[in-house]
Amino acid sequence: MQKVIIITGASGVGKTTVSTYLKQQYQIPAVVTHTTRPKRKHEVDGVDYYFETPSTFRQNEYLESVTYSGHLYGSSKEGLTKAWAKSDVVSIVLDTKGAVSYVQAYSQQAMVWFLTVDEHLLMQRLKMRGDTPDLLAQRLHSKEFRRDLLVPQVLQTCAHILRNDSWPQLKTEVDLLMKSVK
Ligand SMILES: Nc1nc2c(ncn2[C@@H]2O[C@H](COP(=O)(O)OP(=O)(O)O)[C@@H](O)[C@H]2O)c(=O)[nH]1
Ligand SMILES: Nc1ncnc2c1ncn2[C@@H]1O[C@H](COP(=O)(O)OP(=O)(O)O)[C@@H](O)[C@H]1O
Repeated sequence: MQKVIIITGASGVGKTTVSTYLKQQYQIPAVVTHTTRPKRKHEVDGVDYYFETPSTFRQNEYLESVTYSGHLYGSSKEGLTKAWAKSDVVSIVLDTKGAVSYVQAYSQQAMVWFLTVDEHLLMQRLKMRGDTPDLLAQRLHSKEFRRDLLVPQVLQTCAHILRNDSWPQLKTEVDLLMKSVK
């Protein structure tokens, strides 16, 4: 059966790190989603995201889309189909609102991994990642960031909670979960 691992949680908890690890270690492709937020230095259009303007963003059809910290994000059915064409197991990185929509749409095929990290470490990592101070402040003050620090009620029974206080700890948990996936 085709499956999708939904990686969710607040900004900076390590969602992209896990998605990259799944690709490198388990050949699990990530669904590429769309956003209007500015590209970070190391990011590549079409790989990390499809970077859009507000007007090009509106031209696509989305399974679900959200506003997060003032920018638009959306995942298309086409993106998921493209990833499933490469592998029966794929991953997608979503905010918790998108994770809820995805679970509702793909209940039998979806697995939810909710990442969490000590808040002090989280602040350090966000500062180190190199977002501009303005962008970082906007992110930290957004209601979406605060919301995504906690597992949404409807995901509490199905989400696997993964702590990312250290990489060895998280890697162990991911490797264990992968035994039940493949
Ligand atoms: N619902 C939804 N959330 C998305 C989508 N693409 C990315 N996100 C989420 O949007 C939030 C902001 O992403 P980003 O700007 O890359 O910041 P980061 O989480 O700090 O790396 C994160 O929670 C992402 O998981 C999408 O297509 N739909
Ligand atoms: N276990 C860890 N130890 C140290 N740094 C980490 C760890 N996990 C992630 N990071 C770093 O923290 C930052 C945020 O991680 P990232 O995967 O981009 O989070 P997200 O995608 O959830 O916003 C990145 O610079 C990443 O390299």
